[in-house]
Amino acid sequence: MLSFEQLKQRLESAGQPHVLQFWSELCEEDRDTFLQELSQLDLKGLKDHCEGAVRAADSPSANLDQHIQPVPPESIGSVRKSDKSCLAEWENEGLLQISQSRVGVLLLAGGQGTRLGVQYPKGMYNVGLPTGKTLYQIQAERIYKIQELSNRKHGCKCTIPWYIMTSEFTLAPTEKFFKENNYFDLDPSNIVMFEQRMIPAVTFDGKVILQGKGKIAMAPDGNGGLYQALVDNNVLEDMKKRGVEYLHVYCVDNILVKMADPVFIGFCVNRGADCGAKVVEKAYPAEPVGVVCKVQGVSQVVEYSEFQPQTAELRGPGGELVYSAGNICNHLFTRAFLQDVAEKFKDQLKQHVALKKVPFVDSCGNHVKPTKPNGIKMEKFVFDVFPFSRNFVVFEVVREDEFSPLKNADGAATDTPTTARNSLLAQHCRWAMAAGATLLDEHGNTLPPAGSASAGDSPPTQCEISPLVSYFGEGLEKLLGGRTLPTPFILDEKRAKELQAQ
Ligand SMILES: CC(=O)N[C@H]1[C@@H](OP(=O)(O)O)O[C@H](CO)[C@@H](O)[C@@H]1O
Repeated sequence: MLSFEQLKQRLESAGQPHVLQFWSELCEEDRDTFLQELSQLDLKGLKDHCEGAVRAADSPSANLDQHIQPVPPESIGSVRKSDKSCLAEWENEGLLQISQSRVGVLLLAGGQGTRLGVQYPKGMYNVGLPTGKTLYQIQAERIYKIQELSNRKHGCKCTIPWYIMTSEFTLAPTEKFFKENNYFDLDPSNIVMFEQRMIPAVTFDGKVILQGKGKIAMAPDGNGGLYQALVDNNVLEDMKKRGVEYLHVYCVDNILVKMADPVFIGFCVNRGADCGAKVVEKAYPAEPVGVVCKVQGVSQVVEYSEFQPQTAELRGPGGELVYSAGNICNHLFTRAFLQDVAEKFKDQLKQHVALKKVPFVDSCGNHVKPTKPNGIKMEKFVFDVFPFSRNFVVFEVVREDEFSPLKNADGAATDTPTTARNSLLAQHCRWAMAAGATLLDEHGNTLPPAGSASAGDSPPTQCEISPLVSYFGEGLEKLLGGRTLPTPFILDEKRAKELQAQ
C-alpha cells in the first residue's frame, strides 16, 4: 500500500489533488479504507483517463452513415431459413463438443441493474413465474440439463464450467446467493466467479468525482472489461487446464437464453469461426439493441446509443428494415481467439462514453444528488473485439424462442419482468401443445394455442416447464402427449416422474 505522502504526490501530478481535500475530516478507519482504495487505482494512467474522458465526451459521435452496410444475408446462418437436417447436424456437432467438455459458458453480470431499479444483481431477480425461480436458477438448470443431454447421447460425463464475471457491486451478493442455494446443485468447483475492474467517473472538466469524503465514484469498465478481467483472473489458463476450447458468452438478463446452445456452437464450429454473434430480427427501428453490420467493410456491432435514428429507419423494397440484425449479447469465442485478444488487442478496444447523473460531495462537503448528467463514465463493449476476428459469423435465431430481456421495471412498455415472464410461459405453453397436450383454463375450458388470434390479449397461460425436465422442448411427447392438463401447470422433475409412471 502507498503512504499518504506518496499518494498525495501522485494525485497532484495527475491533476487530481482535490481527491484528498477532506482527508483531515476522516477518522482513522476511513483513512485506511480510502488509502487502500486509492492504492489500487492505476494512478499512472489516471491523468490519461481523465483527459481522455473529457476529449471523448466533447467529440461529436462519428456519423457512420457513409461507411455503414448491412451484413449480407448470405453470410448469416439462420434457424428459420435452414432445413431440419442442417439444424440437426449443427446440434449434433455442438452436443459432441459439449460431451467432450470443450465448451464453457461465461455470464456477464457486473451491471448494476439501474434501469430495473433493484439494488441487487439482476440474476437474483424473480420475475414472478409460478415457481418463483430467479434468472440465475433458470440458467443453472439449463446448464445441468444440457450436460445431461450430452452425456446421455455420448455416454460420458462432461462438464460445462460456468464463468461469472461480476463487479464490485455484484460479487459478494452473487457469491452469497449461490451458496445459499447450494449452487443450484451444480458442482461449485465448476463455477468460477471473478471481478471486472472499476474505473473512476469524471466531471466534464476532467476531475475524478468524489462520492463521499473518503470515496471515489467508481463504475465497472463495461462488459468489454471482460478481456482485461480474463487476464487479471487467469481465466484463460483455467479454460486451458480444463480443455475448454469454446466459450459461450451471454448477458444476464435474457430469460430465454439457451445456455451453451449446441445449435449455435455447432454452426460456429462447422464454419470454422473464431467468433460468432447471435442475432434476432429487430422488432422496430428504435429498439434498444445493437446492430450487427459492416463499417468500412468490417463486421461489427454498432450500439443502439450510437446508431443514427435515420439509418435505423431505412427500409428495403419489401418494407423490411435494412439494418435488422439485432444483437442479443450472445457470443461464441474460441479460446485461441480470446488468447489473441488478451495478448494483442484488448488495449485497442474503443472507449464508449456515457453521461450519467453521479451523486457527489461538493467542495463544501455537501452530498448532492444531481438532476442532470454531471459525470462521464467510460465503458468498453464486449462485441468490440469482432473486428479482430479472422472468421466472424452471424447466427439468426427466432425471437420468441430465444430473446426476451429484462431491462426495465414494470410500467415500462418493453423488456420488463412481465414481458420476460410472459415470453417464458408462452414458450412453455407452445412446447406443451406441440408435444400433444391440451391445456385447460381454471374453468375447464380448452385454451387456444399461445400466440394464436384467439389467445388475443388474454392473460398468459400458466404453464411452466422446468429446464431440468426439458432444455428446449425436447422429450415432452412421452410425458404430455394426448393428455388434458388443467392450468396452472408446473412440470418439474417430480411431476415428470409421476406422469411417466402413469
Ligand atoms: C454493450 C452491449 O453488450 N450491449 C448490448 C446489451 O445492451 P444493454 O443495454 O447494455 O443491456 O444487450 C442488448 C440485448 O439485450 C444488445 O442489443 C446490446 O448491443
